[in-house]
Amino acid sequence: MTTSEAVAVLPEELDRWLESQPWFRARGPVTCERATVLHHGDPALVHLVLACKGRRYQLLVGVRDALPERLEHARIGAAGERVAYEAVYDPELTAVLLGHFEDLAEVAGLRFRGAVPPRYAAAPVGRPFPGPQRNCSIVYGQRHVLKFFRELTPGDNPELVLHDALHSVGDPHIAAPQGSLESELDGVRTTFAVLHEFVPLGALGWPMATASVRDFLANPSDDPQSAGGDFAAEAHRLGRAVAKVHADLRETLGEQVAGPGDEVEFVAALHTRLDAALDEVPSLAEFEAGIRARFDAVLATGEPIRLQRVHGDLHLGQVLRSPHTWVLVDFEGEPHGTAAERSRPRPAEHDVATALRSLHYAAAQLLVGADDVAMRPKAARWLEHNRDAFRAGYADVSPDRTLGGALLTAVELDRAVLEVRHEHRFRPEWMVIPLSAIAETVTGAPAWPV
Ligand SMILES: Nc1ncnc2c1ncn2[C@@H]1O[C@H](COP(=O)(O)OP(=O)(O)O)[C@@H](O)[C@H]1O
Ligand SMILES: O=P(O)(O)O[C@H]1O[C@H](CO)[C@@H](O[C@H]2O[C@H](CO)[C@@H](O)[C@H](O)[C@H]2O)[C@H](O)[C@H]1O
Repeated sequence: MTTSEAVAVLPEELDRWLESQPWFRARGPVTCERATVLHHGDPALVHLVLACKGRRYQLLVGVRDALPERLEHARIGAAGERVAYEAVYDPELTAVLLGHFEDLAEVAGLRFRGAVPPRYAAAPVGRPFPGPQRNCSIVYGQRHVLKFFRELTPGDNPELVLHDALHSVGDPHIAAPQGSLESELDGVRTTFAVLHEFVPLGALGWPMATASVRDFLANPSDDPQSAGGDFAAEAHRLGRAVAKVHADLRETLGEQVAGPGDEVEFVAALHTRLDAALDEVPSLAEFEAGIRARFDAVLATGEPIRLQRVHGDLHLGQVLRSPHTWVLVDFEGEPHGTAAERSRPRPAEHDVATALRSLHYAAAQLLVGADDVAMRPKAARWLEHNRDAFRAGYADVSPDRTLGGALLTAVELDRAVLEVRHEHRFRPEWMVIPLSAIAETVTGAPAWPV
């Protein structure tokens, strides 16, 4: 198959198929910027770079003479006489991708880099990760996770940069990087995919924390420590893990103290994000003055802000508890930000704030729609207990870093404002969770649901 034949495999139905995909956020005519045949034959594998309204996406397309029943759900459309479908569902083609990493292949400027450890048994079968995700990850047995970024932005992806930096000093709280797929986009070296070691037997922080809340609410005791599923020891370990990752990021990628002008800019950015949220969510307006006052309080302290690379979107759905330790995944940074924003140094408080906000979500989510008011003070106690544990864990590793004060309050509010926008768009029934946290911070009074 030649490249021009590969472009011709673009099925007429592609536009309609793309519009039905939750990750495809552009609307308009789609053009194919690049088509690369990664494997010839039946099935064939074609890598596409698609452009739509200034955004770029990549897509792995399988092409077969006839689509077997087991791949019918992945059908994109007819490609001439053949059928095009999403290749990640086809183990024959995911094996081709892993093979390219093993061979360190380079195909028409697509470079498969890294060091995949030698196989000691039969090749692991690659299947798409089943859970909800923004990108597209292929899991190879219990050995590798290959994550293709759906949307492409020119440059090295923070996921690659931060993993490499942390791995270089042996940080134990990441999945070891094993490779990456890179190529040029707009003349700039760009990360298309990352390959990591699979973390076996990992449990996500979110179901662990929410199970603990459920356990405590069902328990007659008012003491979160006496409930069977107390999460505080894990929250403490998680705090330690985050502090270690931060310390390693400072060691490898540095830290800078923001100058007075930078601080003004930092606070101005918080206000700008609030402006955007107010335009979208009118119910935020009653808290506007209180939020802005908390933002401005950062400048009033006169204390310098220390900036470093951080995870950027650290919540309980981004941390895996392996049998050994907590592992942080998905270092792409804040999902709503531009490429430049996602790579920008931030205060370490940013990750602390998002993790603390996530504990609030865990405590509050069972109260949404529940009439039992007796649960509210209990959920609040669980939250306080676990927030304290997280912060104590962080302070154990980084005793010189005081967590708290005006900066932490401001970034927690900033995250809650972002969450309000996110819930307004995707889960309106949960908007009350970040709104209650904002209300409590600006009024000082306990707010519903916690
Ligand atoms: N190295 C890994 N080992 C095991 N599971 C992983 C690994 N990396 C990610 N996962 C799982 O895959 C899910 C999605 O990964 P993530 O990097 O957050 O993808 P996305 O950017 O698409 O959201 C995670 O929530 C986690 O459950
Ligand atoms: O995981 P993503 O990078 O896609 O992040 C987005 O979606 C998250 C999940 O909806 C969202 O996180 C919010 O909900 C979580 C519970 O589902 C909670 O633990 C987080 O604290 C809360 O922010 C995240 O905000 C959004 O950017």
